[in-house]
Amino acid sequence: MSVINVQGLTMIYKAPVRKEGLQAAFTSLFKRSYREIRAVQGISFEVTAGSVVGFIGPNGAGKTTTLKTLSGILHPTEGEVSVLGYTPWNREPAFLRNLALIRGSQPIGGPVELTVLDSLRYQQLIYEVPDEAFKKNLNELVEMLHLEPLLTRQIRALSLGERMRCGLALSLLYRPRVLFLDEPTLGLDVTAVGMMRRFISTYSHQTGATILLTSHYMADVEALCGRILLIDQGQLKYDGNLEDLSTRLSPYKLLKVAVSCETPPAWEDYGDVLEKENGKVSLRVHRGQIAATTSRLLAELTVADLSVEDPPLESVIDQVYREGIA
Ligand SMILES: Nc1ncnc2c1ncn2[C@@H]1O[C@H](COP(=O)(O)OP(=O)(O)OP(=O)(O)O)[C@@H](O)[C@H]1O
Repeated sequence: MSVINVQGLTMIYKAPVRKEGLQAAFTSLFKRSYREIRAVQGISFEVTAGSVVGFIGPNGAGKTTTLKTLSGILHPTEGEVSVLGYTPWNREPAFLRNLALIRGSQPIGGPVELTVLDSLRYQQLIYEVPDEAFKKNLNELVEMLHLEPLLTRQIRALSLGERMRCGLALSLLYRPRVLFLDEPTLGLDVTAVGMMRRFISTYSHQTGATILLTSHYMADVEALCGRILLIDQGQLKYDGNLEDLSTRLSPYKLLKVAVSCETPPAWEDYGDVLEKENGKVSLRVHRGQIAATTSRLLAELTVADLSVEDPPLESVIDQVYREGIA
């Protein structure tokens, strides 16, 4: 069953423009000119209940605009959107109670003077979470996000990583069924990134929430998302899994071999040599030739070590962002 249904979504911003200088500033008070920015151009997709989908694309591609529209913050120029059966920009209470948009760049809104626990209690009131559910959800979130030492701290005194953990707890306290995560690991250190990934994965398994996630870190997407939507210049360029995209764009694999023979073999006979050092070599071999090349290497040389690797995902995605998808 699809929980998110987007058909022909288009968002055109009107941004004011003016020439430089004082006179232009004065004139613009009376007569403004605008320029259109086509942030999202007729995209369509569906997301089924319980799935974790990566929404990726280069800077300015239209990801945040789409997430804001799906959350009901923006009213689109054109298109139909249904999330949990609701039209987001009508902002019905039953819809808002089942949805959370969490942005890594701004994980917590609201008063920063409150302590974390007071903010959570405030959230309980706003979202009308019954006492029993509040206690249960709070205990789970405190444990999963290691919040115990932070509960009595003021929001304003938290570090970025701590804010992100508390922002998640605030948004998940009311158990939303749909989560939009916009760069959830932005600016976090390696340990915090690992914890965040584990948390998102556990949360989606435990609650069956539907998650749409943007991230510039391919490791996030690779670890969490079975499917990706790739958007570029406001248009949907790919909908499928990362592995297929990688196979389609990079028909080669890396064969890393170490040998223990005296005379160096003619590596060029086995594949394109990318690196060669102390009897170890990296060969670029067409995917279709991997099995045959591996058999030949093992039969003809004294192989000490051998591994087959996919090209790094970052380089595949970088290629898509620079050259597009044919
Ligand atoms: N409020 C706004 N007014 C005018 N233009 C905007 C506004 N918000 C975004 N844009 C423009 O719309 C386009 C898409 O922006 P958006 O923030 O959706 O991209 P993004 O994919 O989230 O980028 P990033 O990865 O850099 O966060 C960009 O060209 C941006 O400059």
